[in-house]
Order: sequence, then C-alpha cells, then structure tokens
Amino acid sequence: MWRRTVTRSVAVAENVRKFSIAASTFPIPSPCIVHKRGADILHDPWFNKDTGFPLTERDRLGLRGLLPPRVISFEQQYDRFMDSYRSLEKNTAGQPENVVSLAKWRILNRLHDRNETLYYKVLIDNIKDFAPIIYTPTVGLVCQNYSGLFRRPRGMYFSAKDRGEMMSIIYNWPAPEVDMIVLTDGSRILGLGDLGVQGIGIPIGKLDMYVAAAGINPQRVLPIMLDVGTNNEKLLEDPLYLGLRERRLEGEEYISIVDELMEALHTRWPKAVIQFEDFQFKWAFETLQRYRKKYCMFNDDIQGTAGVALAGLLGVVRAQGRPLLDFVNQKIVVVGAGSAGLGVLNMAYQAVSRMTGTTANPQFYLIDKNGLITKERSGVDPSAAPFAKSIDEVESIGLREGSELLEVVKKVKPHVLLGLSGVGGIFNEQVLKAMRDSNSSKPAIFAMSNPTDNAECTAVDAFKHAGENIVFGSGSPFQNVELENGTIGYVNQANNMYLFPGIGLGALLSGARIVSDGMLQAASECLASYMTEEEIQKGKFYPSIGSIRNITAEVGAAVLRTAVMEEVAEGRGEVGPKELAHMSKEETVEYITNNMWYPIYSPLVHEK
Ligand SMILES: NC(=O)c1ccc[n+]([C@@H]2O[C@H](COP(=O)([O-])OP(=O)(O)OC[C@H]3O[C@@H](n4cnc5c(N)ncnc54)[C@H](O)[C@@H]3O)[C@@H](O)[C@H]2O)c1
Ligand SMILES: O=C(O)C[C@H](O)C(=O)O
Ligand SMILES: [Mg+2]
Repeated sequence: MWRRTVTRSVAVAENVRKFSIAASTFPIPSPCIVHKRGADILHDPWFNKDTGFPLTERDRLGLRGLLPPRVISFEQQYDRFMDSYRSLEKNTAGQPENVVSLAKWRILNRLHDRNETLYYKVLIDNIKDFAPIIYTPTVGLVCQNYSGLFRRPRGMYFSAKDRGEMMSIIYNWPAPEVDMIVLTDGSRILGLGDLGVQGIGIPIGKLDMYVAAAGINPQRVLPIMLDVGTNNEKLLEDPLYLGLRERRLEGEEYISIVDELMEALHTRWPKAVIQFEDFQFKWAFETLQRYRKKYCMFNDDIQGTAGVALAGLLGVVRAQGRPLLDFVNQKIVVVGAGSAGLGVLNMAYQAVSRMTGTTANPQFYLIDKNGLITKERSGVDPSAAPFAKSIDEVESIGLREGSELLEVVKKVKPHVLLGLSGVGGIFNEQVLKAMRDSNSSKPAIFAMSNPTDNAECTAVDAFKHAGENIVFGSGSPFQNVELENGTIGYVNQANNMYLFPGIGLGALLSGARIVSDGMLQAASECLASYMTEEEIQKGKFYPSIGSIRNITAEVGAAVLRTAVMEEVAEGRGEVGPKELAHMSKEETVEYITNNMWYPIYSPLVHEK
C-alpha cells in the first residue's frame, strides 16, 4: 500500500503541478516551496508533518528545538492515528449512534486541522469507513451542530454585508491557485432544510470527496458559504448562531449578490470549476440557467444526481434481463418534484428521446407534497410542467390530479419507485407492499433522500415489505440485508458522489469553458457501463466506494473527451486541446490518473 508507483512531474513553483503523461516508476516526491519558517509551518496544516519532519528539514526550516527529537515515519504516524481511531470505536461502543459519529468526526477533523497530508492519507485508504463520517450522513449532523462544534474556520465566508467588496475580499484567500470551488447558500442542506451559515459543512465534505476521489490537490480547493441570511426561526433566535441573524435576501437583491461573487471568483481564478450545492429549489434552476453558459459551473443536486440516477435506472433495465432500449417502457414514479427529482426526470427524458428519436411520452409519474402532478394543477412550476400527466391519461387508470402516493403505486404498478422528497419513511409498509404488484420482475426502490433519517425507507423495510426480489438504492449508506432465503439483499449507495468528482476533474483537466449536457451525459453513461453483467445480476448498479478513484478517473476521462469533441476544451497548462484530442481513451485515463494528487510528504524548500 505504501510503495505506490507514482508518476510525478516535478512541481517547480509553489503549488504548481505540471501535466505530463510520461511515466516513471520511481516515487520521487515533488519539492514544495514554502514562504514560512519555524512554528508558522507547524501551525499550517498544508505543510505540517508533525513529528515526521526529517532532521535535515528541521535544520533548513528552523524547526530544531520545536519538536521532540525522534523522527516518526509517515507510516508510523498513520498507524498511530488508526490505533487511536480504533480505540475510540471500542470506547464508544454501545453509545447512541449520533454520539459515536460525532466523536469520529471530531478526531478526523482535528487531524484535518493539523496535518492535511496525513488526514487525506487515512481518508483515501479507509474511504469506505470514513466517507459516512466526513460526508453523508454525519456531515448533516455536523451542520446541525455547527455553532457548538466550531473551533476554526475552513473555506471562505461571504455575506450580504460584503456587497460591493467581494472583488477585494477574494484576494484574502491565501492560496494563489484554486481548481475546485463548492459553493452553497445553506438554504437546503440535505433534507434538513435551511441551516444558514451552518451549511458550510457540505462544501467542506464535498471537497474532501474531491481530494479523495478525484485527487484534487487540497491546497487548491475552496469551500464557500454565501450567507444571505436564513429563514430558520430557531437559528434567527439563537444568540450563538454564527451567521447573519436576518431573513434571507430575495429577488433582485439575492441574484445581484450571487452575480458579484461569481464575477469575483472568475476574475481571480478564471480556470476554476464551480459546483453549486444545496441551493433551495427556487434558486437552484435559476442560477444554473444564469451561469452555465458563462462560467465553468454545474449544479450537483440537479445534474450530478441526475447522472447517478440515470446510471442506476439503466442498471435496473439490465437487471431485468431486458435490452437497454427497454428503458423507454419503464414506468417510473418519482416522489419529490424539487431540484433533484426534476433533474433526474429531465435526464431520463433526454435518454428516452435519444432512444426513440422522438419527443416521446415516457411513462414517468411525478408526485410532490400535493400528490400526483397533472396538467390540471394550477401554478405548477415551469420546470415541472413538462412532466405533468394529462388528465385523460391518469383517469384511464383510475387516478386524478393530486392522487396520493399509495394510490399511484397501486394503479401504476411501476418498475421503479424513486424518492427525492426529503421525507423520511414516506415509502411506508403499505407503499412498499404495493410494490409487490409491480409489473417488473425486479422492482426497484430508490430511497435517495439524505441524511439517513430522511430516507424514504430503510433497506431492511424495503426488502421485508416489497419482497426479496427487489433491487435497492439509497442516498445514505445502509448495511446490506440478510434475506430469509439465505442470500444477501445488496444496498447500492445511489449518491451523486459517484459522479461529481469525475465531472469536476474532467472539466478541470480539459480546461472546459462550460459544463455541457454532452459532458454530463458522457459521465452518466460511463458510470452505467462500468458495472459488469455479473454485478448487475447481483443487484449492484454502482461500484464499491473503495474503487472511487478508479471510477472517477474513468468518468473524468469520458467528460474530458466529450469536452474536446464538443470544442469547449481549452486545455490546461502545457497540454492544449490538440494534445488532448490526440490521446486515446486509455491515454486519457492515464493522463487523468497521473494528474491526481496523492498524499505523500514533499520535501519543503524555503523561499523568502
Ligand atoms: N442521493 C443523492 O445523491 C441526492 C442528491 C440530491 C438530493 N438528494 C436528496 O433529495 C432530497 C430533495 O432534494 P431537492 O434538492 O430536490 O429538494 P427540494 O426542496 O428542491 O424538493 C423537495 C420536493 O419534495 C416534495 N415533497 C415534500 N414533501 C413531500 C411529500 N410528503 N410527498 C411527496 N413529495 C414531497 C416537495 O414538494 C418538493 O417538490 C433531499 O433530502 C436531498 O438530500 C439526494
Ligand atoms: O450530499 C449528498 O450526500 C447528496 C446530495 O448532494 C444531497 O444534497 O443530498
Ligand atoms: Mg447536495
């Protein structure tokens, strides 16, 4: 594990990575230029190696006397951390799950604050165990308890008070280069609602996944919270709340502040990729339409989720032993007509149109908090309108405008029941039992809402009530289920984490001007085709999280190649669009892999 074969190009200046496809099998760490000395280095998690500084480096950097004399190797530091983590697991056994998860988050966060290289090493090597702590579901709990957990800031915070000043504030960020930005306004954090400034945990968790899965250099990521107020009454009344205790900006005031921030970001880092995350419905689509042709940005909840869901839906068709073209005949009930649900339906609709060559009338049924959406509904949002069913069509199967979920499942007998409602337990026993009459030999249940308590149903309930022949996916992780027939009911984690790192990485390394629909479609198709027939037959539609770097490299390559093909790629560094265009598929994957950052201690070289 330690003797990884690395292809390194020497970073000649601070944080600068050179892009090269030349392979070397000797692990030569790139030197890293620092402008600090002594204690300042020990207090900087980007450069700190704790007791791992070799003696020569201690001399060079003025660290002699500031550390205990023994030099502890990276491997020993790793083992020591893992030992403490395992002891914490042992000592907290039997305590409430939330208490244990937060304790685990704290120990990881302390390491993150102290020594990023070691933090990312333990994260990458133990991604299966640690993803549920630094990402969904624990990250939701962290956001809810942010004010109490806050010790030191991470990322940048812009607020309504910074209007007119953002262009200069942006230069307060200490890193000269930024590759990936995840931006939220905290208005719809997972299924937990408006958490205001506390939502910063989400961009931090997403960017941790970027480092772990896509190998983005952690010195080049930037989590951003745009605090435009909150409408959460509890937070507004909380004297210890750390955000603006004002109601959210609305309308023109809101959009002009996002405009200003986007302009400032683009001015300082024109090549950075910007991911919008957990914006409430009314701004998610609007900001996407406003910026997607102007900047290299995407909305993860709309577009990342859609690609992951579509890959899963195509897997469902394969699991039924049907040809992919049969996707057009699948009856899909989507519960939740928000950013995520509509993103999924849009992408599924595009897939059906491509397959049939027509503007087809797919068998999609959309339900929101007022029930089945039909053309009779007044005030239906324009983005949901294309999926509103005609009243004749629904009446022909005994349904009407606003029919309830249970009734819809009973009458439609869908192949797929997909939840993106944020409502925990809405796929109750009756609804799940109704899925036994599905027209499919392998009914699919996707309870995609996060975090765990907001999932539409648990894995155990799904297999128990809907039958052991179902296939199951959930946004938050659940354990596989031991079935009464002696087999294992496999749980897929249907989470956008399988795509956003590859979308961001492919866009970044291609130097894409924008993130096009074609690039997103390529990402989804790549994920769908990653799974073997054998895996699909076992009910597995997504790879194990342990192989997330491999899948991200493949997805990144698919995105990059499409960006080149569509002529939106401008290249990066010395590798221009022509060089990218000459790479074969395999060379593109290799190029992507070679440019992934990997945590090793680089020799630090001091420069004034
Ligand atoms: N698994 C993933 O990768 C993934 C990705 C994105 C979002 N999500 C999850 O999806 C959920 C929704 O996210 P969003 O951005 O679409 O939110 P949103 O607020 O935009 O939409 C929520 C939708 O659910 C509907 N709804 C609310 N109560 C309902 C009920 N009782 N019955 C039916 N529908 C109901 C609302 O009317 C609305 O249409 C969140 O929990 C989020 O965590 C998961
Ligand atoms: O954050 C996640 O785990 C997935 C998704 O982006 C969500 O908002 O729920
Ligand atoms: Mg999200």
